[in-house]
Amino acid sequence: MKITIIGTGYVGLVTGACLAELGNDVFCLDVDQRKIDLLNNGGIPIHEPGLEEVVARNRAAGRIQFSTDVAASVAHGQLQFIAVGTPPDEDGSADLQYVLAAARNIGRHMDGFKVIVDKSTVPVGTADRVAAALQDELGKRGDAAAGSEFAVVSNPEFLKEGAAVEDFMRPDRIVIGHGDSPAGLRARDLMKVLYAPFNRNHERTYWMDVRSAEFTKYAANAMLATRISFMNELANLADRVGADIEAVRHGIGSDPRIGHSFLYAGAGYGGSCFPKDVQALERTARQYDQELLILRAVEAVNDRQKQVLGRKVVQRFGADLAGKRFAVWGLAFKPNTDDMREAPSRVLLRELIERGASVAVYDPVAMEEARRVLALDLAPEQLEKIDFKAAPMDALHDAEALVIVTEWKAFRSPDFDQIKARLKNPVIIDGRNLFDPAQMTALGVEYHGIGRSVLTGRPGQDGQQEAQA
Ligand SMILES: NC(=O)C1=CN([C@@H]2O[C@H](COP(=O)(O)OP(=O)(O)OC[C@H]3O[C@@H](n4cnc5c(N)ncnc54)[C@H](O)[C@@H]3O)[C@@H](O)[C@H]2O)C=CC1
Ligand SMILES: O=C(O)[C@H]1O[C@H](OP(=O)(O)OP(=O)(O)OC[C@H]2O[C@@H](n3ccc(=O)[nH]c3=O)[C@H](O)[C@@H]2O)[C@H](O)[C@@H](O)[C@@H]1O
Repeated sequence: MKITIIGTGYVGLVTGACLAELGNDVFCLDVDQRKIDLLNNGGIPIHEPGLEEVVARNRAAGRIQFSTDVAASVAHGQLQFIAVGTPPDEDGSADLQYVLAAARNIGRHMDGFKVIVDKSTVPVGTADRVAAALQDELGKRGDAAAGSEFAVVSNPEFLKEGAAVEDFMRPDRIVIGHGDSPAGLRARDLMKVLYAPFNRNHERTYWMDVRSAEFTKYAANAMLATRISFMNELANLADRVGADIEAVRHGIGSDPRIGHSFLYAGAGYGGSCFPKDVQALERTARQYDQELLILRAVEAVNDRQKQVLGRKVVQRFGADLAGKRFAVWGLAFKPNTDDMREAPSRVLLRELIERGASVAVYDPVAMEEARRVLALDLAPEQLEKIDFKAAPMDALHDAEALVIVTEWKAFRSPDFDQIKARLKNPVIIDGRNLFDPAQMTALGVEYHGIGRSVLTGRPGQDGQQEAQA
């Protein structure tokens, strides 16, 4: 099938590359000329395992092209995927300007039946706004194409960064919302053909109305964020009451009604989606005079949890960190990505530096992106306090403690003797519970995890209450 993808970011590029891999003829459009030039020169703008190979293979086979030519992009695909960003507006609602701009471009240039596929995460009701914007542009045209038919379907994306290609190629489910007008049913049939290679009998495709599909995406992210904040809140209590949150996680996860996934306590959730989508759903509810109390708490708990590592540093080393140096491993919001959006590391670094400390940092792939975003977060003299190191062990010299923010695989089995030898004190503050506290104690490491202080003989010493006192 001939497919156009509007917006060649994480979702657009992965969608385009994976659909090309299945034999489709894909046209990827973006407004960012640098991104398109990079892709046309064989580069990849994001770090995503496996993506480079898929893009290269399909470019060589002539199944994927990259361009900023809007008219050509509209002419190319009968299916027009909208995969542009939907960042939070000032009030937390999803900013739809890019989505609606894409819709207007289609209306300006289309000639014949088109299916507009909303893949961006958009609030309930957006498909109607996309249709209205497109219709408005069609209405301004004096040519024969002004009467062209179209349908808008909702096909939200559930991929995770760091596993995006795998998630796209082997989806748990495909959600498609469509209308029941003749154009809507025609669109449904085209989507059926498109997704057949992923599940021949459509056993994993959930067909529904458009609004339910739009809602499903927010409901999924809100549920996952809720699980994380719930576990983080319990982890802080576990520290106080002398229980081990990891044992609790296994204990509850074995109940199939709860399940093991997404129950890891940590340094708070980050990334481009959970924070903005939780906010946007709350905002939608407010527009309908409803308050989503649970989600408000999920957000508040997460904001507080992002400060947990800073609190643990302060508990151990005092509020005044002037002249002290700390090592930080992991900057990206999660492993296998260079994405720094809403990363907990940004909150930690700001706190350490504002308290007078200097920091040596290391991340396997996010260093360049970290330099870029930290230059926006911090004043130039604050940025100077951050030393970007080429290897994890290089960050440890003269540091009071090692703080781990992201659970990269490369951090899971480090040489603890080397860590101890390089650090000023053998202290590890672990925001992702990578290590066994008993083993750390046996190795002579003073270990602070999340919700596990009972195992290091320091129950009650890591909770938020004491830090606030
Ligand atoms: N990043 C992720 O893991 C996931 C993101 N989503 C959703 O997908 C959407 C896209 O997210 P990302 O891919 O992360 O965003 P992104 O910021 O990486 O990419 C968006 C791209 O759209 C381009 N763009 C903006 N306006 C345009 C226009 N009028 N025409 C053509 N291109 C235009 C931008 O230049 C940018 O390259 C968002 O709604 C997000 O919530 C959904 C699932 C996963
Ligand atoms: O809508 C989106 O953009 C995507 O958002 C998330 O994907 P992503 O943000 O890439 O990453 P996750 O693996 O979900 O992790 C998000 C954050 O939660 C944290 N997390 C995750 C799991 C857990 O148990 N505990 C925990 O703290 C991670 O460290 C990370 O900061 C969802 O998992 C995807 O299904 C969804 O498509």
